[in-house]
Amino acid sequence: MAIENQAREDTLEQPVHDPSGFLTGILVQQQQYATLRWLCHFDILPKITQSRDGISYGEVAQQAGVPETTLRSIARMAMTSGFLAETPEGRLIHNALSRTISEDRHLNHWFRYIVEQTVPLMDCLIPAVEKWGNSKASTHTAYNVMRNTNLPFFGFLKSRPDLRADFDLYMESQAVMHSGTRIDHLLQVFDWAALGDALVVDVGGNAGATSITLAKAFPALRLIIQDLEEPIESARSKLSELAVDLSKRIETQEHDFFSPQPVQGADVYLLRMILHDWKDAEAVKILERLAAAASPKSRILIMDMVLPRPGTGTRRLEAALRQKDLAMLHAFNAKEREVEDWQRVLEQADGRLEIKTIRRPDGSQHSVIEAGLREATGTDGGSNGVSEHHEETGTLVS
Ligand SMILES: C[S@@+](CC[C@H](N)C(=O)[O-])C[C@H]1O[C@@H](n2cnc3c(N)ncnc32)[C@H](O)[C@@H]1O
Repeated sequence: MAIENQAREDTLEQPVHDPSGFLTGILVQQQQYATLRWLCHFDILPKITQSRDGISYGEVAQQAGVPETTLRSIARMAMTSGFLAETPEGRLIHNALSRTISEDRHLNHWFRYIVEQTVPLMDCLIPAVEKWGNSKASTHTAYNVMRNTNLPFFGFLKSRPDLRADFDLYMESQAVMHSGTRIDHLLQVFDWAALGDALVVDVGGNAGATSITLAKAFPALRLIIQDLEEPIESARSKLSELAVDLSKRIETQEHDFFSPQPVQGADVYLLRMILHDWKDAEAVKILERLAAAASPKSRILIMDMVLPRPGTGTRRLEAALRQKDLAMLHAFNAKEREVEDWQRVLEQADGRLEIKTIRRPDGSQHSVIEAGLREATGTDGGSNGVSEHHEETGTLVS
């Protein structure tokens, strides 16, 4: 088993150069994905019992109302990707991977979101380009094709509370369970404790997962979660379930980040996974609002991806980041940015804004870009007491 896993690992890391191997590999990946989608659609995973003896294909097929032979072929295909297993007697059983994805609510939601939303969206890029060509409008996207709407992504979610709730749960799953995008990475790369009794504005903070994590880890911090109406309602309901000594340090505020920032001179304005949803002109506007509210002491922390130049990182990381870059294109006509792109949007937002550091914690897909007004660059370089990790501006920590 260990050897098999190693072989799969190698295939991901090393491109196959012979055409037959390459094309077969693509086909196999598609088939593996289609089987996962089928298993999800017919809700097969919860029907596989936890017994060490497994469950017969016939029993599962009957419960799900699907043909037994199809179920067997599908499950055995999924097994080639390391998902599900069979007992020596030929009964269907979970392996550790399929059981975790079936039982963990965050992973299960993420799995469903991929199958029902992210991947179907990929297929809509062709009709979107056929229809709108080079348009960069946020309403000329694959998402507009898929949902048959003229509204932009977040506008459409406002009209569909079911999809809004799905999206918020997806964001929570990314914050809590996705090893590459977990909030914990944010705790490592900035010296929050050194801020002491400080005010952090979590701009576009969704239902508050990040603010709650920060408040738990740093008891002196005060936080304000800002977002649109629906996520702020979810944040309020989440906060109402917390102990008072925690919830009293976290405020909520309905705020559109394209309008003037109401909180002046906060110690930190945090933009976690925000700017990649917006094309440059809009990202500049969001940053302009923050620069106008910032004091020389304020830090603007941008936690987002920094795209590497092709071939400069590991294939696995680059593939994950480029997948996200395309996902931003599909949903928003937006993109992930390279270092120079980040420098440009900050500069355009306010000539005084500069990048102090860019750090990417080990295992994180996100980098944390620490920016501030140029006047703030005092004698210590303005790195907020984390000079041991300080990297030259524009340098990616690997
Ligand atoms: C990709 S999510 C990131 C959420 C959160 N920062 C996190 O790290 O999980 C983007 C967030 O931006 C919010 N948003 C979108 N448009 C907004 C606007 N005009 N003003 C404020 N928030 C907005 C969305 O509601 C959503 O919660």
